[in-house]
Amino acid sequence: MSDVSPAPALVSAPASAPVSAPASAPAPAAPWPEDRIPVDVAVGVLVRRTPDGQEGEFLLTSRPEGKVYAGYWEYPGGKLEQGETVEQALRRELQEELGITIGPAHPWKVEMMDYPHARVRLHFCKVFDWEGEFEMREQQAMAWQTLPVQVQPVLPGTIPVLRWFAEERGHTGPTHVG
Ligand SMILES: Nc1nc2c([nH]c(=O)n2[C@H]2C[C@H](O)[C@@H](COP(=O)(O)OP(=O)(O)OP(=O)(O)O)O2)c(=O)[nH]1
Repeated sequence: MSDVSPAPALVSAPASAPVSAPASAPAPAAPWPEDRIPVDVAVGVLVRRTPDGQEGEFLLTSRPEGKVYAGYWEYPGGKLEQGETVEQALRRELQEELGITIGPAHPWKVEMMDYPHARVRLHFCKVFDWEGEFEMREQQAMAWQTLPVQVQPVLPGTIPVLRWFAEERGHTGPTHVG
């Protein structure tokens, strides 16, 4: 029996790499098990401007019943569908979940999170402009917050965002209660 122990994970290869493996060769080992392949998620950080033009409150929503981490507070958004850009996915998700039409999405940070249920690559975008009345179309709750965040519990993937806000705003002390 041949030795089929996996080669070191090949994450990327130069575009010019020769393709010389015979058709019968086993498929190369995936860099991660199937359930660890990152899922891209578009996340909207809606920020209200203060009267003097500074960044003020930001919107958190609770995860609906029936989803993993139901009841945890997060930023609205969801998984990219086939062929979508982050901005397209964000526009669709916020329309579907909140009934609003967003203006430009400003890419802010990208963060990987490993959950027991999935590995996700979170594309956080700040959004300052939107149109429409907020409707909680998935029976979620919404809360405009500032630091320290008062709603709880917050999703693990939300905590780095609060730290980034703290750095930007010179906030010291806890970023959230609980
Ligand atoms: N929407 C959102 N998801 C987040 C945040 N932080 C974080 O770790 N996540 C994770 C939780 C989930 O594993 C994943 C998003 O998946 P989801 O189930 O909410 O996406 P979806 O709305 O497309 O769901 P579905 O259609 O598949 O039910 O990203 C966040 O701030 N917002």
